[in-house]
Amino acid sequence: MIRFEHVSKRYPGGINALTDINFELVQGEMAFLTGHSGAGKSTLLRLILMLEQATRGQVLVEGRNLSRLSMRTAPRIRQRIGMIFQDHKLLRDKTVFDNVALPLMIAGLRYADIRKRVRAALDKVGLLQRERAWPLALSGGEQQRVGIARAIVGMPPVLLADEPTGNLDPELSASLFQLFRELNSLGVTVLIASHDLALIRRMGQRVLVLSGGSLIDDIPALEGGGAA
Ligand SMILES: Nc1ncnc2c1ncn2[C@@H]1O[C@H](COP(=O)(O)OP(=O)(O)OP(=O)(O)O)[C@@H](O)[C@H]1O
Repeated sequence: MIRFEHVSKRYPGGINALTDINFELVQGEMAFLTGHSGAGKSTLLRLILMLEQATRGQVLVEGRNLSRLSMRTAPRIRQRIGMIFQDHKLLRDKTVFDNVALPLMIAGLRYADIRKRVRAALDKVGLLQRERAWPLALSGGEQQRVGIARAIVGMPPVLLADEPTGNLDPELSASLFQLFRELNSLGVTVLIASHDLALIRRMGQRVLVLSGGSLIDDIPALEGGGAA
């Protein structure tokens, strides 16, 4: 589903953000990506989204070799990937419903379909009652869940998250991770960058560990999953 083969990324200016990364995430797998600040987590996710291109090696998503695709193909690749950011990037002048509906509106779906899908996504994150609310009227955890609803509304087979629990308290973080696990159990391939080591350990999932741009460990999931 996602495969890195000898991938290196050097930014202009000479910074080697990633060096010879190799791993594969099969369809329906869930994993965490961890490492200290600057280890290369965001860069790795950005390569999958075609927001950056590998300097060396190959990134494959659903069997497609991204280095062989032109950047014009990027929007089509991104339609297959839900992305959750730490700061959730909600539009303040749009309601919760409209924020979640945005990717479907861009994709040109009919309003009746949009309505059905947006309500299903909001239901999944427990926010159906808040569809008419404005983002600023929501708590940080609720805003983050709106961001997740927006990422899953197009039913992408892959979900990526970059420090999704950055500003949340431990309880909310745990419930968010639980939600990722639920989505994963529905068949979605999930990769979450996080440095919340305590929580990651409790989840009992596979953990990829980056240090200074190298993949220094690949810890397999515990049998039967963790507690969380
Ligand atoms: N656009 C860029 N141009 C130049 N260097 C960059 C760029 N983006 C990231 N870097 C550098 O690449 C390295 C890896 O950064 P990256 O953001 O991928 O790490 P990270 O593990 O996500 O860090 P954090 O946890 O702080 O977000 C760092 O040294 C960073 O300064």
